[in-house]
Amino acid sequence: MKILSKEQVYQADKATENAENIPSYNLMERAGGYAFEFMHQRLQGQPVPVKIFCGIGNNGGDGLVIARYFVEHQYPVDVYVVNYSDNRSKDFLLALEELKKVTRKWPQVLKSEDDLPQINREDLVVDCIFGIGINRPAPKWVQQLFVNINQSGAYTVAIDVPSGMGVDVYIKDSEVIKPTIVLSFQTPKLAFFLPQSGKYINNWTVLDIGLDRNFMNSVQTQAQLIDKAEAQQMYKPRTKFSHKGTYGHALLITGSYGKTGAAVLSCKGALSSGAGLVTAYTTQHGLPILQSSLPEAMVLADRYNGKYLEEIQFDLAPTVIGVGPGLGTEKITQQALKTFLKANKIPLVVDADALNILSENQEFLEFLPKYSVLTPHPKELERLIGTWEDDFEKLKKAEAFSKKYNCVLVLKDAHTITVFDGKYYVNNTGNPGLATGGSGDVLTGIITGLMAQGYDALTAAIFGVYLHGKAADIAINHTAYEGLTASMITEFLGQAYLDLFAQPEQKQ
Ligand SMILES: NC(=O)C1=CN([C@@H]2O[C@H](COP(=O)(O)OP(=O)(O)OC[C@H]3O[C@@H](n4cnc5c(N)ncnc54)[C@H](OP(=O)(O)O)[C@@H]3O)[C@@H](O)[C@H]2O)[C@H](O)CC1
Ligand SMILES: [K+]
Repeated sequence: MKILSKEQVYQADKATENAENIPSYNLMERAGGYAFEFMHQRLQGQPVPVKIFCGIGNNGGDGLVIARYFVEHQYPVDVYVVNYSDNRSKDFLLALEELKKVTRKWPQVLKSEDDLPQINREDLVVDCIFGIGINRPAPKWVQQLFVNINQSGAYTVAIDVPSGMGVDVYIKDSEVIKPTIVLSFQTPKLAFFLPQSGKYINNWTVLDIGLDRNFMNSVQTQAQLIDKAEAQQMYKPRTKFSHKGTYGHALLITGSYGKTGAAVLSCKGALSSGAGLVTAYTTQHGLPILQSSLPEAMVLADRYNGKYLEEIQFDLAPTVIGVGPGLGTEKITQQALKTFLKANKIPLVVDADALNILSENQEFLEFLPKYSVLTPHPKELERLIGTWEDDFEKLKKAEAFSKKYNCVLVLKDAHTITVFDGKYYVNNTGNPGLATGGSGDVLTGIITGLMAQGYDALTAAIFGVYLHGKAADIAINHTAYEGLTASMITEFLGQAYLDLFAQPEQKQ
């Protein structure tokens, strides 16, 4: 699903107004109408006390349209205008006129902290204070209202965006409404998926308000959300007359004394993703461990008997190499990695300690083959690209890095974002159970295994991240987040593939 930027949403509005030859107010009517319908379907006329907080822009205007519908359907409703500015938008004023036609109970205008009403747990709060137009911290008294709403425990529906949240910029040191659900018009917003702002999002859904199809189909967005529909398109079905050679050979350079588990997990990831052959390249210590824990894998070891890899040299031609999990960052391994990288021409997936070594020796980055996949978690990313002011700057820096080194950058997080060629692919599977040791090693194995099967680097990264998260989501039907282990991700990976084409259960 496309994730439109703020500017693109405004462009979509204009395109719709032109294509349908309608005034902008009609779109506000539509948006407000759909939002009301969503709530009305669930409330079914129950006399829940509704409190609608409206700003003075178009988000506030949506709130006034919603208010009118609530009044017309005889819900007990209080409407407040949060007067953070006297610059009321044209469509806000039209919506106010329409509201006044159906009720004598005009909205109460709030101008300071003293005006803020009591909010009760039993209320339904509708947040229409700020939408995508917010560009600086709200005035302090308005932020106090956000706090009051959050502390009330009331079921809170944010219209389009939780108030206080910037959609394309991070608004620093500002309170944000933490709604029960966000009804986001036409497109989810990038901020929902970034850790600094995503922490305010419990649940969101997109309401299709019928923006112009031609515009929506042709608009090129920088970000897109990767869900089942997108993942299905990536899947390459197996053919009948295929054999293990058809699905490639994944080599995983991994492990050191005490961290052979990382080698096992990454190989398991590659095996369960469907790679034809999987070989581990590890230390002499690791060899018997790998052999006994993974009969499906082949194992090579370096010539030395050290705790860490001292040499990376092998006499085979794998399709793809995954390197990094459990390697350690010893000087001797750094040297071995440098020699290997200088000579290597085979596509790479680089993770964990291999990333740390690259961060310490940035000149090694020049040796990476084109379209290498790098899979840093936030700390590894920081070592690689330096610190950032906020999540949007992080994305910009990651984008510049990926362009400079022509690599696919997989930014692991609650919503992992794959960055390549100026585009952001935002993953929408996974759960907090994945925050456990070894889950990254499995991901490295999966992406390597997919590349072995002929998926290009970008697709392998996006699809691998999707499957990894989906396997964890399926596993969660059998255990709590706490009970999820990295091995379980590999065990449920087959089901993640099955789920791609599973039909939703028919209701009787
Ligand atoms: N296609 C759609 O999705 C549609 C969405 N609609 C709704 O419209 C809003 C966007 O409305 P907009 O009027 O552009 O913006 P807001 O309502 O979010 O904000 C209003 C103005 O507030 C000013 N502003 C911003 N930050 C602050 C602040 N901290 N303090 C005070 N004032 C602030 C800003 O104006 P300035 O000139 O002062 O910068 C904003 O313009 C969208 O979210 C949807 O809810 C349409 O109804 C239909 C189509
Ligand atoms: K809002």
